[in-house]
Amino acid sequence: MKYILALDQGTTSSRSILFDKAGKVIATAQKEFTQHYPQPGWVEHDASEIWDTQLRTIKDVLKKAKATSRDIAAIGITNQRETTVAWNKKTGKPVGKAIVWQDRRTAAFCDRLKAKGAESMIRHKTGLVVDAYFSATKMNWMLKHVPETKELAKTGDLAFGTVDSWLLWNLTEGRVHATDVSNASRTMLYDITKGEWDAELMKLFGVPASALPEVRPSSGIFGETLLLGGSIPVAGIAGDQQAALFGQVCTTPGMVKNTFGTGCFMLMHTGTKRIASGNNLLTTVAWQIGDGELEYAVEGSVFIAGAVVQWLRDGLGIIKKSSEVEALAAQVSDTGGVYLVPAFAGLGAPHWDQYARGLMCGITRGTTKAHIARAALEGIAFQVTDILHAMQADAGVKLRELRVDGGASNNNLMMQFQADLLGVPVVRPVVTETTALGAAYLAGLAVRFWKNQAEIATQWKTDRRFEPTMKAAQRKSLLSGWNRALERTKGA
Ligand SMILES: Nc1ncnc2c1ncn2[C@@H]1O[C@H](COP(=O)(O)OP(=O)(O)O)[C@@H](O)[C@H]1O
Ligand SMILES: O=P(O)(O)OC[C@H](O)CO
Repeated sequence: MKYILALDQGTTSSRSILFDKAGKVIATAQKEFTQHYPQPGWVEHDASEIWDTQLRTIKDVLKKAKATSRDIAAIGITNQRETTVAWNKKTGKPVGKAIVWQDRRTAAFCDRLKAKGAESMIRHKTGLVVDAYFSATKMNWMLKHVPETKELAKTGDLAFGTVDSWLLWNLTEGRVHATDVSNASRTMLYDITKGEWDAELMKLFGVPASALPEVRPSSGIFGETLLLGGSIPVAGIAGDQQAALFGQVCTTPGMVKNTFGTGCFMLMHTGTKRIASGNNLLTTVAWQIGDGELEYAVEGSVFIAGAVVQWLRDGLGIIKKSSEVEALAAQVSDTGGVYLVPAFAGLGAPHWDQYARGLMCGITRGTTKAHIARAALEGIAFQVTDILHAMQADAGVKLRELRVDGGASNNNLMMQFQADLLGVPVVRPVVTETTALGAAYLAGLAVRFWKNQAEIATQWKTDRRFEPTMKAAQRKSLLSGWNRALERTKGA
């Protein structure tokens, strides 16, 4: 068998990618799907559309590569995390819309939980901060506001799941309701030390045990699909940021990757040791390989990164394509004192301000769209720097290098500025499809397509390394300007 098929179900599109034994991309297929914004701060997906687009990309990618089920050794799934789907176990049909990770409708409920003093218990068990980002408050909202969920829960016919388990359910035609440890760790219902759903949390959020998927290792056989002509095992599942960590081969403690996509997600692998962040980062499960121990990561999540470039394109209309932002920003050597804080959906780590809003400041009569473009790119890099500082403080060591990936990591100007601001080299690999690659590796290891992790590690190759060149005084002055701007966005 020649290939592993990776399904990468993201926030804005479903993708399927075929990898060969050398970890090379053989073919890809992608389909965007509809974003629903029924009220300010709400973001929903239609779970049926998620499955339809995913299945279409699977068929397209096989066609492009002229491959059949006989060429596929296994399927790996990786997915937008936290987004919550409810469905009817008897009919297999979704109940209501999926509530997306970016959705803020449960912010007030989170405030009440904090006021009740539940925060430290939640943080201790789950490694998460109390925020509308995670699945549990979304499930609680569905049980309160979508009558069918409540009725199905009574008869044990309600299924809840993150997107991985929804795809798995459909691939196996309703035979398997399971998820992996990395996705479970994003629900706020999973005790990441004991490695099990937690009864106290289920009671707090009113979620019945019968609705939750079985939790399994990230690399191992979940079931088989018969939808593609022959039987293919589904042998790996991980949330997209944990999968990217694995695809970047950050598999020894202290190694860090940052994905520059719609948002930015920086993860540091901490091995089998769970580190409690003293700096407002999350502790999360990285993965579990077969019957090995749980492995952990510390994570900093930034909600708006590449999305600010989309805003320059769609909101301001100052570029036509995202990739044009680099040439526009390069027309000026600095922002002329302009700062852009893209707190469009509140601020994530390490600030966790659900009510912050975006801000642009330092504008003069001489400010041009080039300055604004540059300030937007720098705003992404400043947010990543804040996270890295928190991570270094948690780890008690200075980072040796930062591995990067994601669509916006192709921006050389931004990557150089990022290295300058961090004072740490930024390294971009040849394969920037690390999310899908990580899912492929997890699945491939389970079916012995790859022998072991050492074999995989030899496949990681540098495309480009950005060395820091900025003087310390300039870095300090830029960061103090950023901090002043940041303060002004909070709680607005
Ligand atoms: N050259 C570029 N410079 C800066 N941002 C970019 C560039 N190319 C793409 N982007 C941004 O990167 C994001 C797409 O990256 P991707 O990794 O595909 O994201 P996701 O998986 O979150 O959908 C978009 O928000 C886009 O605006
Ligand atoms: O779909 P992405 O790549 O924007 O990733 C979303 C994250 O998993 C949210 O936690």
